[in-house]
Amino acid sequence: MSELLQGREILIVEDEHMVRKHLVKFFENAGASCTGVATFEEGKNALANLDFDYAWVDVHLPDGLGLDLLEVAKANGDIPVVIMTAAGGVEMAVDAMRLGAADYLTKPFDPREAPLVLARVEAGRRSSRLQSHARKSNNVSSDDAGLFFGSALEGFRSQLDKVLAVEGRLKSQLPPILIEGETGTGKTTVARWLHANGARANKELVVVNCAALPEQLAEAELFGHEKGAFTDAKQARIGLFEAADGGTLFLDEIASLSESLQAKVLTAIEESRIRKVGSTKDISVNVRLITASNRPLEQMVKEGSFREDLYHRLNLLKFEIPPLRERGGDAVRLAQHLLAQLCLKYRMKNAAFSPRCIKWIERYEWPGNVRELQHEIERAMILGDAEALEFVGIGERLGDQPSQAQGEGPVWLKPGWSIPQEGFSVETAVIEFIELALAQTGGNRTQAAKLLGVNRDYIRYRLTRKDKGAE
Ligand SMILES: Nc1ncnc2c1ncn2[C@@H]1O[C@H](COP(=O)(O)OP(=O)(O)OP(=O)(O)O)[C@@H](O)[C@H]1O
Repeated sequence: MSELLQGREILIVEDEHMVRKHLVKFFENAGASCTGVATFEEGKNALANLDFDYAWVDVHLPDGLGLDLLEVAKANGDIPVVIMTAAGGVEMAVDAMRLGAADYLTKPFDPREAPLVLARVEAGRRSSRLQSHARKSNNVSSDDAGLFFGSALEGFRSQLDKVLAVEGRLKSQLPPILIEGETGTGKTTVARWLHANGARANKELVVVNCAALPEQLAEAELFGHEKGAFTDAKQARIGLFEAADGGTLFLDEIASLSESLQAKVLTAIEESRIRKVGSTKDISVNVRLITASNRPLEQMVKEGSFREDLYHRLNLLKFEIPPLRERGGDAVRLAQHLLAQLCLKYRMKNAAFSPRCIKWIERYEWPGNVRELQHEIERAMILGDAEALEFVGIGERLGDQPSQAQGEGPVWLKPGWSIPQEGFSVETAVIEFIELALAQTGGNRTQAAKLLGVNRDYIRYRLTRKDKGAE
């Protein structure tokens, strides 16, 4: 807890001499630097001209209301303010929180309560930072119970189990983990699984796609910044390392970070310390780091595009997820697993792959790996015939396209066609119409029926008659 106070700059605005003195002494003994002032004006000047991590402000000051300093603190780097109210001043405390105070304490209080209050303030700041990160990156949390290992990932699973067993004993300062694999092989899913099954499961997991961080803002996003550190830094902000303190930080596409940021990440791993942009102080953080790359980092080190020292640090616990095309029969089993999950999502009961679709799953190379497979299933479930799911596009790529998707429509639809002398079967035309509509709707019978102005049962009936050779 005292780590929270170590090296922090704290302003105390309190007119009662003894209270101020006690607080200053307590904070300084805990390693913080304190500025104690007695009036509203002094408090206002200090907030406007000096940098503080926190301010402790008494409500009633001889020359003004301490609550009015909340606005000043907000305008000068959004410094968290803890309001000190007199006994019974609950209404005042409620007002203070409404006006943006980070927390409050009722006097008299034991200064040993102060670190607890600061821990609450920090937790609040972290959680609002995480909320804004999640909003910005549109983080969708995946179902951790949904990870399918299968026989191809059996060895991988037992390695992960060993890591988790060691973690259980270590508790803090967990070694970083590197996960490599082509895009869509499940690196993020594995990172989530590791977090959910590890010692920090009840703490935050912060997922960051480094490739999506704008280069000029990446450092501030990861490590935070002080007020005025750059043109748009109107307020100080904590970074994602700090937001993940006590929990897990997953840096996806780590190779997208610039060399200087790679160096900063290395320092964060080795020394468990970070420094905000524009700050002169280090902050200690305790983060379980998981990194991922879809290009082999060893290769990138050889090419000179990834720092060797960071690679060696990450290489200690490296896991490689094989592409889907190398997982043999697991591709079909994984497809069944994903289908079962999607059925729950879409509340569907009888969805199943058609026999030839199963063959396509086995034959296709899946360059987009599990993500591509998942998308194909989802698309077929929404657009196709759920009871006989088919991946129309993939079938075409494999040269095994459904007959109705091949042609450009029945011959009698071509310009210049006229009814031949030997006659023309309306029954055949109906079937060809149905096939055309099915081709247009990717095999979706409901949509095809809508296009043709008939009901789904009519289509089913006609196709069954055709299969029985009735036409
Ligand atoms: N083994 C698996 N079991 C169940 N679902 C999986 C598995 N692997 C991947 N998925 C699913 O596939 C999709 C892609 O996985 P994920 O995002 O983890 O891949 P990634 O390797 O991190 O991709 P990228 O390199 O693009 O970041 C996710 O929706 C995930 O739920």
